[in-house]
This record gives sequence, C-alpha cells and structure tokens, in this order.
Amino acid sequence: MSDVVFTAKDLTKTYVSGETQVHALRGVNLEISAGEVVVLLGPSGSGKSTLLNIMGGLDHATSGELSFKDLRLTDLDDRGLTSYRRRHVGFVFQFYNLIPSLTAYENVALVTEIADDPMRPEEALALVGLEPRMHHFPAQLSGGEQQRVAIARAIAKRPEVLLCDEPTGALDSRTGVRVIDALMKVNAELGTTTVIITHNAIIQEVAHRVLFFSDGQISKAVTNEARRAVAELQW
Ligand SMILES: Nc1ncnc2c1ncn2[C@@H]1O[C@H](COP(=O)(O)OP(=O)(O)OP(=O)(O)O)[C@@H](O)[C@H]1O
Repeated sequence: MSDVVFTAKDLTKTYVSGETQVHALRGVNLEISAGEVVVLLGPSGSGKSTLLNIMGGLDHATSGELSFKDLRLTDLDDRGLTSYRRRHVGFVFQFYNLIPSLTAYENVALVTEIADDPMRPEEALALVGLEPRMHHFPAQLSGGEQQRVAIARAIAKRPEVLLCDEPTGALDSRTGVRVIDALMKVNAELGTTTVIITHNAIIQEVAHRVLFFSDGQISKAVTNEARRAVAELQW
C-alpha cells in the first residue's frame, strides 16, 4: 500500500458570502495510499465534507495543493475536474438518489452505458450482494438495499477512488453494517481506495487509518494495527 493516490499540502478552503468568511479548511496535509480505507471523524462543521468534495473534484480549494497521483487537482478548471471525476471517482452519499422508475439493474446500467471499461450491472450488483434483487424497483428495496444499489452504481465504472459521505447516516444498525460490509468487499476485491465520512465512531474500527478533524484541520491520525471484521460491528 505504498503508492500514494492523494497528497494534500496546506490545503485551505474559505467560503465567502457577503461580509462573512468561513474557514472550512485551515491547512490540511495528508497522504492517502492506493487501496487504503480511511475514515474521517470529527464534529459537525469541522471540514470533512469540504475536504471530500475537493478530493472528488466537486469544489475548488482556496489555496494549497491537492494531487491525485500525478494530476494536480488544484490546477484544474471546472472542465478538468469534471473529466477527473468521470474517470476516477465514485461517490456514495447519505441519500441514495436512485431513479424511482428504474429497477436496480437499470439504475446501475445508466452509468455502465457511458463508462469506458465498466463492469456488467449484474456483476456490480453481485459484489454488493444484490443480484437476486436486481429487477426490483427502489420502492421495493429497504434503505440499506437501496444504498447498496447506489454503491454498485458508484463502483460499476471501476473508479480508483470511492468517496462516501455518511453512507450509513440514514440507516439502522443492521442495514448499516451490511452497507459497510459491501464497501469493505469492494475495497478488498477491487482495491478501490475508499474514504468514508461518518458520525458513527464504531465504523473507524474497520479502517486502515482514521483521520480526526477539528476546526478545519486534521488534529490526529491513527493507524489501526488490527482492523475489526465488519461482522463484529454493532451500533
Ligand atoms: N457552500 C458553503 N458556503 C458557506 N459555508 C459553507 C459551505 N459549505 C460548508 N460551509 C461551512 O464550512 C464549514 C465546514 O463544513 P463541512 O460541511 O465541511 O463540515 P463537516 O465536518 O462535513 O460537517 P458535518 O459533519 O455536519 O457534515 C462549516 O462551518 C460549514 O457551515
């Protein structure tokens, strides 16, 4: 796990609206290696989503540097970021944003039709344990199952990076565990570098590394010598 995928140096983000400035990131330095599972923890407003959005090419930093491998993201304009996002990044958000009139299979196929070297939708759905339900519509699936469809959709284009913002935020413990299980399986089988924001501190135990955020900075980084198996998680 020594190939570095992300490098951030003194990364800052300041939101300005009228007279008000919000310093969302105040000098973030980090390296994330290929295949790592990194969990971001920290109080509300500490800058986790801001960092994830900048890493995913959804937003621009104010100053500092951020690179994805040899690509300096902080030098790219909107068009460059869009192309980076399409080729390399999968996103999973708290709300699944599935299209209600399409089946699980069709929701995933929407992405595979426009990707360069995609998996087959059934392959992506099998990876998250949903092949038997692939012809169901979102309304016929539980919240956890819908989130697993969203994960299948995010990974079907074989992104190098999967960025997850509160993927279990809307789920109860049992279904949340299955979602984390699906993310860990994708990481193990495809080697997808995975960053997970969560308010659920238990989830840190499955990570290779945990970054604690406080007031726009990483206040502590902990490497887990022994990762806990997903089956042992409970909240
Ligand atoms: N578009 C925006 N405009 C202005 N301020 C913003 C914007 N987005 C985020 N902020 C502010 O930046 C700070 C960091 O927000 P961010 O969403 O990154 O925190 P977070 O750690 O992800 O919080 P949460 O856990 O609640 O999602 C907060 O003070 C927030 O209000």
